[in-house]
Order: sequence, then C-alpha cells, then structure tokens
Amino acid sequence: MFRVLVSDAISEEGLAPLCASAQIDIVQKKVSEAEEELHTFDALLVRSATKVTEELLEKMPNLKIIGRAGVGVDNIDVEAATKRGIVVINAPNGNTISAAEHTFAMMAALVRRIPQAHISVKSREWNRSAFVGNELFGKKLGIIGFGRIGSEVAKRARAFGMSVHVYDPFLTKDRAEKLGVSIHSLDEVLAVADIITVHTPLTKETKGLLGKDNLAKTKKGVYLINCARGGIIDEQALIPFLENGHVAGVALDVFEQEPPGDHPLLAFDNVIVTPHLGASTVEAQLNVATQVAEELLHFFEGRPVTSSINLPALSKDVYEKIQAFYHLGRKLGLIASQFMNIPVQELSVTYAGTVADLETTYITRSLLAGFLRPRVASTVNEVNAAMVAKERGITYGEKFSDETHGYANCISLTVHGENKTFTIKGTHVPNYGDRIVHFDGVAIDFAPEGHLLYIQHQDRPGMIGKVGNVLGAYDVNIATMQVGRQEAGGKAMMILSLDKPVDDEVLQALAQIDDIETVKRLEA
Ligand SMILES: NC(=O)c1ccc[n+]([C@@H]2O[C@H](COP(=O)([O-])OP(=O)(O)OC[C@H]3O[C@@H](n4cnc5c(N)ncnc54)[C@H](O)[C@@H]3O)[C@@H](O)[C@H]2O)c1
Ligand SMILES: O=C(O)[C@H](O)COP(=O)(O)O
Repeated sequence: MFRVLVSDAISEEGLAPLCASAQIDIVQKKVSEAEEELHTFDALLVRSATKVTEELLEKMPNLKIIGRAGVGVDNIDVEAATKRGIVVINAPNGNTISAAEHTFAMMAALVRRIPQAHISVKSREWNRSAFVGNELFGKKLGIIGFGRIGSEVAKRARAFGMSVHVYDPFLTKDRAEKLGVSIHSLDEVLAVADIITVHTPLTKETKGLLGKDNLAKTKKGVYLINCARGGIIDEQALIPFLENGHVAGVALDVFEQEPPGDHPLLAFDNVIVTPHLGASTVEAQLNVATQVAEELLHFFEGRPVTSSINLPALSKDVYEKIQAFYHLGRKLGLIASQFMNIPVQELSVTYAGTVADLETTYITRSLLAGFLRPRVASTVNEVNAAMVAKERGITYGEKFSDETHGYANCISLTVHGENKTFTIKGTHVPNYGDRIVHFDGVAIDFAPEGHLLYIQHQDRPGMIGKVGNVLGAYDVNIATMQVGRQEAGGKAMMILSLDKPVDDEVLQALAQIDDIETVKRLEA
C-alpha cells in the first residue's frame, strides 16, 4: 500500500484513478494538519501553495515522489529532493491554455480599464469619460520568455492584429518564424513594446529581470503584465515608475509573497490584480490532476514517468527497450562495487551492439546507483546517483564500441580504484536473462542473481571437490557453479550460486584451502 498526501486543492475528478487503486491510500490534508503522520507518506501532491522545503523533506523519510499539479516548481526544493533520491514530476502542459487566456484577459482588462470601470458602475456611478482605454490592434507586444504560454499568448495577440516582439535566449529562428514573431535582444523589446508580458520561470537569472535599470529602458506609457511568477518584475522597483506615470498600468496575477498582504502596489488605481488565477479553470485543474495522477500510478507500478524534473524523460516505448539493460546495468554496478570494496575514483561504461543505439544515460544512472548502493547509507537511485557520485569524488563516463565479443549486446564496466582496476562485462539474452560473460580478466558465464561466491585459485585438479566439501560441511547447498581460467595451470576462478548467504566463518574455512587465493561474497 502506498500512502499519498494531497496537501493543496487538486481536482478530485482528476485524482479519481488514484483513488480507485486498491494499492493507494490518499489523504487530503494540509501539511500542518498531517504533522503526526508525515513520516508515513510515499508521495506528496501539491500545487503552488505548499512549500516543499528541505525541512519538510526531513520529516518525510519515506517520500519517493513529489507531484506538482501544475508547471512551476519554484515552491519545491528540487535540489534537496534530488539529493534524497525523490523523483519530482510536474504537469507541464495541462494549464498552458488557461494561463495564456488569463494573460490575455488581463491585457484586455488593463488597457480598457475594465476592473476600475466595473467598480465604478457597482458604486452606482456612470462616468464614461473616466475610462477611455487603448486598442490592442496595431500595438507592439513584447513577450519575454517564449515557451508554452508565451507562444500561446503570441497566437492570440496576432489574431488581435498586434505585432509580436520576443526575447528568449533559447528560442530558435525557425520556431519564431513558424509562429510569426520576431526575435530581439532584451533591450530592443524593452525599447519598442507598448505592452510587455513576462512568461519565464523564476530563476536566478529571471528574478528582478524587470528591475530599476530595465524598467528605465521601456517606452513611456508602457503596460506591464506578470502572470508567470512574482519577482520577475521587481515589485519595489515598479513603484517610482507608476508614481511618475512612466508605466501606464500593470496587471499582476502573481506576487513575490502570496498572498501579498497590504502591498503598496495595491494602492495604485492602474495596478490590476488577481490572486494567482492563471491555472484556475475547471479544464486546467482537471488536466493537471489527471496528468500527475497517471504519472503517480505509473511510478508505483514501476513504469517510467515522462515529466520528471530530475530524471531524464523516457517514453513508454523507450522504457520498454531499455528495461532489460537497466536491470543488467544495476547488477553490473552492484557486483563490481562489492568486488572492488576499496575506494574508487572512476567508472567507465562501454556499450556495444544493440544496446549502444538506446538511451544509455538512463542505463548508466542505474549502473551508478547499483554501484553506490553498498557504499552509502541513504537512498541512492537514478535520481540522485550522479549527485552522490560527485559528492564522493567518483567520476564516470560512457563510451561506445563495436566490440561485442560475439554477443548481440554487451555492457562493460571498468572500475578504477587505488592500485587496482577491475572489469566486468554482461549481456542480456532475450527470453533467457542476464549473463556475466567476463569477470576480472577471465571469460565466464553466470547469471547475476542471488547469493554468489567468488573464489580465485590456482588451476589445479581437485579444487571443485575441496570447495564442495567445505560448503557441504556447513550445510550450504550449491545451486550452480561456473569455472573459468586465464590459462591451463594459471589464474582460475569459480563463481558459485548458493541457496543461502554464507557467513564469515565459511569464507575463512574456504580461504584456508591450499591454492585458494581470494574468497568473496557477492549479493546480486
Ligand atoms: N499564473 C499562473 O497560474 C501560471 C500558470 C502556469 C504557468 N505559470 C508560470 O508561467 C511561466 C511560463 O510557463 P511555461 O509553461 O510557458 O514555461 P516554459 O518552460 O514552456 O517556457 C519558459 C520560457 O522561458 C524562457 N526563458 C528561460 N530563461 C529566460 C530568460 N532569462 N530570459 C528570457 N526567457 C527565458 C525559456 O527558454 C522558455 O522558452 C512559469 O513561470 C510558470 O510557472 C503561471
Ligand atoms: O505554475 C503553475 O502551474 C501555476 O502557477 C499554477 O499554480 P497553482 O497550481 O497554484 O494554481
């Protein structure tokens, strides 16, 4: 049973598939009301109200996934979640249209002074001359941030006869041409636009993007809109520009602090505001809740999630193709880590044959997680493996080769430690399973499963019998045994698969047999 805490208002209709699952127990409560049981939840579903801080994550040691029913994840400490191996997903497309429509509604309301006129008529006034506005037709709209929402705003603006001037450092010329907009530098947009709307995420770079200096570069009489994130337009910096009339009006759906309380901007008649309503439509809420609910179900069924912030995106098709190699990678990492139980500096992974054409990043992350698992006390998985490796000073790299050693596919892992290098190679045989085909310089063939015993010895007659006798004396049954050697009479090895794990006493007894040089337990 997986326990899910839903701590913000999320569409119940959208969450229905989760509620219907016998495997999932949903609790709808604010974090502050769930203090006593925070440690029991496997998943947390939020919108923008819940602040998912490092402190909250510390209280939720069982947490495996955080779902954001919406786009912005600036209320989630993604780095702290990643460190703990917690997957963070969002619903990036579900509220795009609603947010674009809200932006447009704000734009029309701003230039036609609809909120002010509305209040006036409700106050029993009829003052038509006080609310003369501007047309949108023929105006220059500056869009800063041209992703999903920015581009939907542009389509609507063109339909209104506006020309669209875009600043987005990551926008290609092709895409801009396709959408009928022109690309400019930030300064150019600031200088020409009659109306400027921001649609970037809130990042270190975009915080205060429209601050004192950039506001001074705008046209006198400019209108500004922020339906993205509070702080992209610096609220304090705006005040003098409103006071001296340089800025004709501002529409804000979002604030640096939400709710904004008694904010000085609220005193201006030409500042119109909504309480973060961009995504607040029945349609958007159903979309985002459905998206995160489906992703959560996939996650708990062990299937790939497609909209993770801290994992590479994987489609179902790609996942099905890499799944087998993902498991093989993990086993290679796990076995290599136990065999090389010394400090290591570098892992080098080589993909050959059919596997080399797949999405190997994910396989490498799985291998890395397998390698780190015996070495770290905390959770390590595909989400945080790279971060944990970096913290421990372990570098890793991927290579591609044609050398398949006669197999259809081959993953080779070389581990560089202090004074020792170890290589293990594996292949996946469809409908048969994973096989380790090369181990520390010796060609061999065994399944990386269960309780394994590695024995390195001199190639002499009678070794198998001696090992069998010792294990028999300790009542340890051998399920399978594979042998290999570099050359007749030279270095040889046995890999035994046992029905139960062996303790140190058994290892010592085996190590005392003449010509046995090394005995290691390997759990796979
Ligand atoms: N008001 C609401 O209720 C509401 C609803 C949905 C989304 N949002 C917010 O709207 C914003 C946009 O969402 P989206 O789905 O379009 O995101 P998106 O990721 O599709 O688009 C963001 C765009 O910003 C661009 N960008 C990034 N850094 C930039 C910079 N320094 N200067 C200029 N451009 C930059 C990116 O290249 C990208 O094209 C986000 O902040 C999101 O949280 C608000
Ligand atoms: O980033 C988003 O998706 C929007 O800001 C919507 O936030 P909300 O889910 O709190 O309405």
